[in-house]
Amino acid sequence: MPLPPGLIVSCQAEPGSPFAGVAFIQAFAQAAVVGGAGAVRLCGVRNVQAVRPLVSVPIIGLTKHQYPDGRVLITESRREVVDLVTSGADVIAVDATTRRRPEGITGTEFVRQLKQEFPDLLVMADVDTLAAGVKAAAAGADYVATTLAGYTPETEFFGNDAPDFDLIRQLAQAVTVPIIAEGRIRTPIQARQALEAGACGVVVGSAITRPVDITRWFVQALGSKS
Ligand SMILES: CC(=O)N[C@H](C=O)[C@@H](O)[C@H](O)[C@H](O)COP(=O)(O)O
Repeated sequence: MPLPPGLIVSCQAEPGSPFAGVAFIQAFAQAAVVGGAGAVRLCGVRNVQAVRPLVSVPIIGLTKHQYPDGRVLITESRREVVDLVTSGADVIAVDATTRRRPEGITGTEFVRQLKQEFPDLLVMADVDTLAAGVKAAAAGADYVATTLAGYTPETEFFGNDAPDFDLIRQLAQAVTVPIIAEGRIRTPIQARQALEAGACGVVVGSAITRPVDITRWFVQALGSKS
């Protein structure tokens, strides 16, 4: 099931969050659909399995691990891809940066291998830079998402809380596959601006499904200590 244009809600909870439980992820996903989201993005096989019977919209599935430097690695292995698909994910999100994964290949190469082995699999390439996005599209990615802009050694910026509109714009001009804007989109106006910059879909996560983060934003804005 391909992704429709428009809003995609990422329903994820970090370990230790009061919302880190399958029942909460199910509720967030159902709420997203009731609210009109066209797809949901879920982390972990258990969550995909639990949400699949409850929603008819496409599910983007992923897993999360850490690189040795502590940064996030989205969907590490072929085995995980197969498990996510078997659990009911329609699209698989993978780290498609040019970093070498623990097993030695780059994210670009991982995309290429997946598309060679599973030509019908819909792959969302989570990238950090224009170069990575162009390579991912050439490797066969079905969607290119700006998910990792700001979260890799090349792009890490401290204190910048804005979406990377420049990257959205550049990718939309450089590749023909749909661009998904993702990362730090906090308001409906920013979501609209992402579409105007050339995105076909917009993933919103924390602003909808991470109450702890949302609370912190308000606390910080008020100048109080959290
Ligand atoms: C960098 C990384 O690990 N991103 C993850 C990818 O699945 C999620 O933690 C984000 O919530 C998601 O990308 C949506 O972004 P935001 O929560 O900013 O709307």
